[in-house]
Amino acid sequence: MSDIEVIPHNSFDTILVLDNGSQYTHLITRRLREINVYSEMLPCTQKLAELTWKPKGIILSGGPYSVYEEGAPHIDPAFFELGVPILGICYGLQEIAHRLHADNVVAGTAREYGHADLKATRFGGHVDKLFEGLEDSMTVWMSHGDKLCNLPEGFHTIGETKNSEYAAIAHKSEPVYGIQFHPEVTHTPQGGQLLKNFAVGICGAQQTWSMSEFIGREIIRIRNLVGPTGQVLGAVSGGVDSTVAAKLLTEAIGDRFHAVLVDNGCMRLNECETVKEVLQKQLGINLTVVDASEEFLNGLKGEHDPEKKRKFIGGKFIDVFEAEARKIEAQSSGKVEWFLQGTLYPDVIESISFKGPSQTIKTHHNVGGIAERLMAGHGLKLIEPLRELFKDEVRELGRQLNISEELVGRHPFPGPGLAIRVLGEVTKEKVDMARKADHIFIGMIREAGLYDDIGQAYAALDPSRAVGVMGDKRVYANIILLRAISTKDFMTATPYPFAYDFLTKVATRIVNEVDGVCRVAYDFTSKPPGTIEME
Ligand SMILES: Nc1ncnc2c1ncn2[C@@H]1O[C@H](COP(=O)(O)OP(=O)(O)OP(=O)(O)O)[C@@H](O)[C@H]1O
Ligand SMILES: O=c1[nH]c(=O)c2[nH+]cn([C@@H]3O[C@H](COP(=O)(O)O)[C@@H](O)[C@H]3O)c2[nH]1
Ligand SMILES: NC(=O)CC[C@H](N)C(=O)O
Ligand SMILES: [Mg+2]
Repeated sequence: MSDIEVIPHNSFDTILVLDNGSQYTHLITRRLREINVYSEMLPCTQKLAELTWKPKGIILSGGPYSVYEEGAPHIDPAFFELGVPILGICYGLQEIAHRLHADNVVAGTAREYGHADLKATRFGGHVDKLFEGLEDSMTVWMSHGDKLCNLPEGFHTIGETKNSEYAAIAHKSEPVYGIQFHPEVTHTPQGGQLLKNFAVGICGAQQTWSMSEFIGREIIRIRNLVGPTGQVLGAVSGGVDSTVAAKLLTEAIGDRFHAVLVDNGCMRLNECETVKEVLQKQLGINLTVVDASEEFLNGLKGEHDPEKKRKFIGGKFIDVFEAEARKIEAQSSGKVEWFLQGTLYPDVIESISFKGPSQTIKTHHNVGGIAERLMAGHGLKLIEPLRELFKDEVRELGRQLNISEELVGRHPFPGPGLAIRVLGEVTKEKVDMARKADHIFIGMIREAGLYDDIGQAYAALDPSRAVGVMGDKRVYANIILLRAISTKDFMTATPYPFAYDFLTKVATRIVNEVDGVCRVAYDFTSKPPGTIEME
């Protein structure tokens, strides 16, 4: 297979989703991949002439604008001439109607958010294909203020609700469909089947997208990219994303992949030993552990500000990596030309989305731009084998690569580690306290069988001391904060509803076993307004 052939949209039938800025656009892509149809998302500003591949069909997503307002985004008309089936969802439907006549879409008198009952009408022939196999009346989920006030010329009405006369339309002779409701959300129970009807039944996309197919192709792509002698460097944390990416690189090029785990002095209890054991021994990854804990802890002395702490840690990570790149070059036969990064599709979507990147609340991810500096300083090129995948797809990929369920299901752990879980200035003693408390808390969560039910859990240290009495003696000691959250995507979260009894037992053990701690508190804050980490 050539390099071109292994790129997913060149080798799988692909449904293109054009994003008009909806909150749910990525879900359309997810739903299609779940039924083994490959799908990619691009912003609604995409020009057909600049697209290097031909989609099997096109879905126009919802969006926050009104099609008739000035500055509202409009799809490149060339997509309508391409001759492939088109499905417009909400704003997408309104866009289809509006381009045929500007009077077709108006502000509705009643906004419609939530459930609606849709009645389908059948006409015979291709217009029935969207609702094929579905009941004539179905529950759908709506979220709109505008509506179609006329049936666009050349279309049939194939579905209506009480509030939307033209809730679903189909062109009489061409494969162009529009629906006012959202099939991609779970609140539309038959939405998955409807998307399948479009992608498979109408577009004729083959359901061949699967993780094992992906692995085989990705390995070939990496080998082609790196060539027979190229060396690749990768920052590996023991977290899910970097471990899966590292295993894939190992399968592709063996020891020419050099994984580096940095001990920043703020790792969890036994973290580096465990990661070394699992990655090196069990997964056969060529791993070097660099103990830079003193450098990190010394540099953090006297620093109280969360963002300055993050910036320092990010910068230090890069220094360690640059030094490591030089060492590898001195030892190995070739120049290090590539850098592995575990970027996921949500990061890609965020950077290309029509909504634009979201505001920076914290300096996150990929530890302060390691890749950027290595690319600029050393001329390294990026390899991002996971950039087409969602987190649960990465987990599935991990399973197929024989990575243990325990590792694949791990809670995320931030690059700066315990340094952002010790409030204010970081010292070794404080990190030790947070680390011990965290070990007890996570251990008890596991024993209680709650680990997989929780999105992320940890113990943090608040060094503003409180008074306590222990063994009849007055103590003046630190406070441990416990945090555990439920979340789907880590963008929003709610505190995990532990039983009172469980928290009491955790508190007792922590106060008894962690020197320097006399109180334990549980954080009940949701995100927003809180964040998941303390700093
Ligand atoms: N201690 C570390 N040593 C080397 N690289 C690290 C370390 N911590 C973080 N990184 C790098 O920063 C990246 C971003 O970290 P992030 O926590 O988002 O991902 P992850 O650790 O791979 O997965 P997870 O989200 O499950 O923790 C990692 O993929 C890894 O490349
Ligand atoms: O690699 C990382 N480097 C960081 O600096 C960082 N800060 C937060 N996180 C993780 O991101 C998710 C959301 O965290 P917040 O609600 O605190 O922003 C949670 O999963 C956090 O653990 C980080 N990951
Ligand atoms: N969810 C949507 O796509 C909404 C489209 C448009 N903004 C409306 O209110 O009707
Ligand atoms: Mg991590």
